[in-house]
Amino acid sequence: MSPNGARPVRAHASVDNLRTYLLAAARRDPDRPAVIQAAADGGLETVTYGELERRVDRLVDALDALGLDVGDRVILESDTNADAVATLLACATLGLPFTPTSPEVPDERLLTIIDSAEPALHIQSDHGQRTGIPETVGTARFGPGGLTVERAPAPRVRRRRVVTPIDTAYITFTSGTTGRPKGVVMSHRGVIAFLRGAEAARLITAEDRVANTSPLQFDFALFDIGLALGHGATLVPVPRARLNWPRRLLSYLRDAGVTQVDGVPSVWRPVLRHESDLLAEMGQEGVLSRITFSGEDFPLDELRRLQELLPKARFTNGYGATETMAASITEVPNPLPPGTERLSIGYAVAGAEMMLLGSDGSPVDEPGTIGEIYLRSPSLFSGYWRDPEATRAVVLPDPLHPGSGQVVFKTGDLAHMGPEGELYFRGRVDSQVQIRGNRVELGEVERRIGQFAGITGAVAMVLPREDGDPLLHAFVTCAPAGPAPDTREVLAFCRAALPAYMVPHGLSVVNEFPVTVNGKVDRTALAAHVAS
Ligand SMILES: Nc1ncnc2c1ncn2[C@@H]1O[C@H](COS(=O)(=O)NC(=O)C[C@H](N)c2ccccc2)[C@@H](O)[C@H]1O
Repeated sequence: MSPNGARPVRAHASVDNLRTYLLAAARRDPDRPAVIQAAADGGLETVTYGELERRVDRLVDALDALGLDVGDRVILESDTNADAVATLLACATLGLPFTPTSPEVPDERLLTIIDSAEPALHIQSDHGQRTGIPETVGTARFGPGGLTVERAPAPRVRRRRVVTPIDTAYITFTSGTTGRPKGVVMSHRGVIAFLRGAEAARLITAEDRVANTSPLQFDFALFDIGLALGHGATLVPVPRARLNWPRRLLSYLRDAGVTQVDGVPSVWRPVLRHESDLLAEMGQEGVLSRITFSGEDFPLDELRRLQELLPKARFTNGYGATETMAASITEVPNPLPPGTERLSIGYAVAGAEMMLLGSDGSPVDEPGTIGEIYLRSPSLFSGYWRDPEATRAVVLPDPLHPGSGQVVFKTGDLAHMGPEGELYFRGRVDSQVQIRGNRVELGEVERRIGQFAGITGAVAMVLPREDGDPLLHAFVTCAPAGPAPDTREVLAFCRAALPAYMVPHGLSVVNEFPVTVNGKVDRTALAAHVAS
């Protein structure tokens, strides 16, 4: 026990720790709502900051009794809700890195993650369905009643007692472009540095109710939890099932008094397609005051339609990679000025800096010239879990002062600079395609196709071919009413405005774009669509 005999001090209040930062509001005003969520009876329930902290400390006692050491990993499998948040905060209190995952993640992917992370414990909610957790891993469940241990983790020596800011808060496994997922190791200091930087963007106040629509393993969800709780505001987790039922989604947002909705662009597609009137009605009520999106470009025609329905709302474009939690938070004008070709990703959040480097490694200062974004950031990840080689490939000596020991993050994203130095996203380095020796920007092809009457969305891709040039193919979604567009007319429409090498070879109409578990357009699934 610590000198004064109280609970062993794991993370001193003066140092950065996810629990200390996210429960600060419990000190100030424990009766404020921390989470408003769907209740078992179909209604809504509120968990105050005081109640949340009580649940956290009960979980801390139960986890502490298992004898785990600082640094021992915990897989936390759950939808986002108050008990999941309490569990991740309990892990943070004890210095147990949590790997968030969600019930939709397929078994074999979870086993790959377990194989890599070698966790001490897998925790799911009382009603979690996951089975088949390897014997080497302890298993437990959490719920309003606290923690139930099913299989105790293997005993171990506890060498650490104090959790430091550079200890790992979480390891989130990204679906790396190559098959093997990479574990992004984020320290308490890194996460909190980004959340503090985001505070300067003044996205929310303590009165806001922030709807989270991302699954727990996507750090957009962790950002929402951090943003809401860090400001003493209220987190409103949206049940996954409601995301596919636009009317139920909107009624949930309205009943919970949500003022800000955070989500990837695809979250809005079903609403725009089927419930635009109801959304317009809510737009007039003026409660929905901000839409924050991230993850990929928001197709401009969809964004414009959303803005027409929500004329009073502010729109925010959050850009960045899990390896630095994110990089920039940029206000999007509502309405978008006519003729806007691309959304700005602005400037890095307070405390960070984005710069462009040419392929020869020299800084790009010329507005309009494309370069790769390199990021200086205090929220840089600690590295890829047990993968120093992959880490070295993206954490590089500061190109301007290599001898300083400072490092920058190589994002793999391209951008050009506007007149005031603000950046505009221009795609991924590895998604640059060459057709007959010409660089093709897929976004440009998609934008042109999206302007064709009746087409509501377009995704352009290069389909590999054994022999000869890769083929540029476009997938489109169409307005529910009205005839499917004639392929020849669409391609002629492209030919009228694009160089020949940027005109798709073929066009496929799909009902909707397939998305990954994180809600981004799943281009692999689309390509398979054509192969089938
Ligand atoms: N606003 C964008 N426009 C356009 N391309 C984008 C954008 N946000 C990401 N991306 C792309 O997605 C990549 C990062 O993917 S990721 O590691 O899964 N992370 C995310 O998508 C979310 C990100 N960590 C985040 C979390 C919380 C707030 C803001 C951003 C970036 O390198 C970009 O290529």
